[in-house]
Amino acid sequence: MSQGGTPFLKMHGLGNDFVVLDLRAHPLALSPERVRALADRRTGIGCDQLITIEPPRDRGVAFMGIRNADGSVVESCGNATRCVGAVLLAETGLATLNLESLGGPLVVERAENGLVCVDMGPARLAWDAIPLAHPQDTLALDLSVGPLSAPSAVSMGNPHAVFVVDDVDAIDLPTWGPTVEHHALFPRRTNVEIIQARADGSVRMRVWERGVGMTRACGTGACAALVTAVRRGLVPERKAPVDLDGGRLWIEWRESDGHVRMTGPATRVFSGVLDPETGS
Ligand SMILES: N[C@H](CCC[C@H](N)C(=O)O)C(=O)O
Repeated sequence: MSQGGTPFLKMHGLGNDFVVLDLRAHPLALSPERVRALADRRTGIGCDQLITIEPPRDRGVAFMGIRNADGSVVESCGNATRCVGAVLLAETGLATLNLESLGGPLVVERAENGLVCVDMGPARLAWDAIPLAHPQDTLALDLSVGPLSAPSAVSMGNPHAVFVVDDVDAIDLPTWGPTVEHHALFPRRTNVEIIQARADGSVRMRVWERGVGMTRACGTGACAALVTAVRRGLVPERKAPVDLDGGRLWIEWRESDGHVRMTGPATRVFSGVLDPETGS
C-alpha cells in the first residue's frame, strides 16, 4: 500500500455500517462518484454511509461529515455520531465533548457498559423544518402509500416519515419505502420508518433510509420513532427502548428543551489506509 494514503476505520452502530475517514491531517476530495465507489459492497470497502472527521468549524472538537451510499451529503447520522464520538472520546480522554455536523451541534458522553450517549439536539416538528413541500400537520400527514398511511414527520436535522403499524414484520418496506422516500411531499426526500408500540413500553422499528435503502439500524430514525410514539400517546413515558433489526437503542425526548438523547453501542471492526491512487 502506498504511503500517504488516508487512514480509515470500518465501524458500525447496531449493524448500520460506516467507513470513517480521518481527514484532519489528510485532506481528500470526495466526489459523489468516489463515495459511491467506496460504499459499493461488491467493488469497494462497502458501507451505508461514508463519514469524515474534519477540523472543527466552530467550537467543537471536530466536524463530522455524512454522505449516504448514493453520494448525497446529509445533515445527521445518529449511529455514526456514536462511532465518531467513541473515537474522539478515546483520543482526547474527555468524558464529554462537542461534535459539529451540518444538522447542528451534538454533545457526546461516555455512558455505562461501554455505551455512548449523544444529545442529538431538538426534534423539529414544524412542516417547513422537515421540510415538507407545503403546510401540513406533522402529527399525521395527508399521505397514503400502499398499506401505509398518515405518518408523523420529524426532523432530527434530517427528515423522517414515521408510520405507526400493528406489525412491522407484516409490511413489505423494501417495496413501499422508496415510494415514500421520493414522494413529492418531501422536497429533500425522506427517511422512512415503520414502528409498533409494544405492551412492555418498548418500540419496535424498521427503516428504509434516504440515500441507502434498508439498513439494520438508524439512530436519527429511532429518535424520530420515540418522538412520534410520545406525540401519539403510544408509550407511557418520554423515554423508551427502541428495538431495531440490529439491536436496541435507548431514547429520551427531554421535556425541558425538546432535545432527544440516544444511548447505544459503537463498534470498531477494522482499520486501514486508502490507496491514494485508487482511493479504495
Ligand atoms: N440516511 C440518513 C442519514 C443516516 C442516518 C442514519 N444512518 C442514522 O443512524 O441516523 C439521511 O439521509 O438522512
